[in-house]
Amino acid sequence: MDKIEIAGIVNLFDFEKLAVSKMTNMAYEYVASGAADEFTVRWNRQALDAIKLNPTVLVDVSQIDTSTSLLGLDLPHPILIAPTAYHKIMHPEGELATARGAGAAEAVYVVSSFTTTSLEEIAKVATEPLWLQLYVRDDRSFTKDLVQEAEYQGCMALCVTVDTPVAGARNRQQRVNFALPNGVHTPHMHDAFALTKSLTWKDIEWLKSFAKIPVLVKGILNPDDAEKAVETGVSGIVVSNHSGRNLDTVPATIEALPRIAEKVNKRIPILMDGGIRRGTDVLKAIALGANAVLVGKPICFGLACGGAEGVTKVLGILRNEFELAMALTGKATIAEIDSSVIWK
Ligand SMILES: Cc1cc2nc3c(=O)[nH]c(=O)nc-3n(C[C@H](O)[C@H](O)[C@H](O)COP(=O)(O)O)c2cc1C
Ligand SMILES: O=C(O)C(=O)c1ccccc1
Repeated sequence: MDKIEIAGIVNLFDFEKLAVSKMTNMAYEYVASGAADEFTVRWNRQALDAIKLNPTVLVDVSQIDTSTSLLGLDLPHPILIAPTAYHKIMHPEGELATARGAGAAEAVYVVSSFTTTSLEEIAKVATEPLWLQLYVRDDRSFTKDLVQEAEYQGCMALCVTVDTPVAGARNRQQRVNFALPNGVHTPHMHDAFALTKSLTWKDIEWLKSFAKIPVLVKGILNPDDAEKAVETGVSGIVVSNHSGRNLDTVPATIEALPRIAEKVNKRIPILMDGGIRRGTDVLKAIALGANAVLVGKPICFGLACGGAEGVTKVLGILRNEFELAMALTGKATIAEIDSSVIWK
């Protein structure tokens, strides 16, 4: 039954439609919802849709090359799996299925601190690089231990999430009384409410002082913060509004991206997430200054619809659409994608 339904899926939006019937209402509401009135959730998509493309014709696109390098990694394509919590509420195989799906799709998987499977188990099945998304806790020694465990398990980078000193006003989660079902645990976090509210740039320096792997900060929207990130010596930033789950009415990430890219001026890599659903969205993000993008919700829905196979299919469709978008705009390599591809 699953297989037949998955086979009928042709784009990332289809996954959400199918996932509604596959997930518990509580899990669906957790994944699909944003904060407050969900303006930012909608703006992420609307802003991408509103950007028009400016194709160049009569370019040899017989060889499309989506490969890129990022923080010392050679990636066959610039699409990463964004960190999302609690995969066992979406599919019984949880993060193991996500890691297997990422492996088959040749994608970096950024594991959430709120993984419901241990890093050790995930690392055993992963065949592509894992990064760890880090939520810093009040207990800094707990955080240090987690970083060292991530390094021990072979994680290749840390994404420190900096846009969540508190979670947003998540009304839809409140309405369903969101809670983890019995038997689902977060082995590296224990308590969702022990996140620290006192995180500052000093803590980023502290993390950098002992981390043996690159440290990125995730959740930058303000160009001045991007400048501070560069000054602090982080290895990269993730332009993100947490998919509109924290502060509602912040701008779409694709709107914030060009100013941040201008400020950063290629000194460090820029990743971006928020509403990436089409190959043309990947192209637009790269054209406006991103080195790579991440996808969050579609991975959750793919996981819910078809486990590892669903995750692979989400990434495969997006990668294929990106190749089509490159060919149809006359860009054969990532390096050629610049703002000339945007209709002004
Ligand atoms: C269900 C869900 C759980 C998430 N959990 C985390 C998390 O644990 N840590 C984190 O840094 N970001 C988390 N995020 C944010 C994502 O990493 C990412 O920024 C966002 O989902 C990307 O936008 P998209 O879902 O529109 O692709 C979560 C997002 C969703 C949808
Ligand atoms: O749901 C989220 O977006 C998220 O980042 C989070 C925050 C606290 C606990 C688990 C996930």
